[in-house]
Amino acid sequence: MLEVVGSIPSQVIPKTTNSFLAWCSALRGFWSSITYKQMRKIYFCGSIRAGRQDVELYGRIIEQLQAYGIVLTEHVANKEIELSEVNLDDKFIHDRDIEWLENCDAVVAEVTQPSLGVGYEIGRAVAMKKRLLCLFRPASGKKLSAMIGGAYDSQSFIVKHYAELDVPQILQEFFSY
Ligand SMILES: O=c1[nH]c(=O)n([C@H]2C[C@H](O)[C@@H](COP(=O)(O)O)O2)cc1CO
Repeated sequence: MLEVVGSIPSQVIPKTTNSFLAWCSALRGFWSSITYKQMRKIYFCGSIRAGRQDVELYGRIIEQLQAYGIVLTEHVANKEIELSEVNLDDKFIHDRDIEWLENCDAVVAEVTQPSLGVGYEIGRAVAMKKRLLCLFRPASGKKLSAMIGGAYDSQSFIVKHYAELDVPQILQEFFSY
């Protein structure tokens, strides 16, 4: 038989309930931020057939991007890409990449080494109304195409002239939406 010993002080119930609810809500917020981060799909673009001199840099950028979501195009940083994509025909590569592009939440392109494929991906991404970040290193001595530099709109098409040290800050700003 249960015996009620005294009554629970009234101020304890709401306080405990409130802190429990606050805790639940914080947990829900934390969980949704984690699941959103895990679910965010990022399409990274970098030169392949147009020249692989920046492949190690692509790898370091992709590593940082993985803190913000799933990178669909990790293979762009694969130094053995010729081996991994060699059995795929161009039609397969094109259709697979366009499908990834359609499904992604954001596009990050390293545009220092000019590449037809990267330019094409950027154009398609704009038509799909994707958020884009284009990264260009002026220290390369190259000149960025006006079709990329001139597409900057401060909202969905961001162009950053950067040095590698700036990447963490640039990514943090780009993904803080
Ligand atoms: O084998 C490939 N796999 C592949 O995913 N791509 C895509 C991803 C890159 O961001 C972009 C590189 O284009 P390009 O090869 O023209 O430099 O095209 C391009 C190629 C080869 O053109």
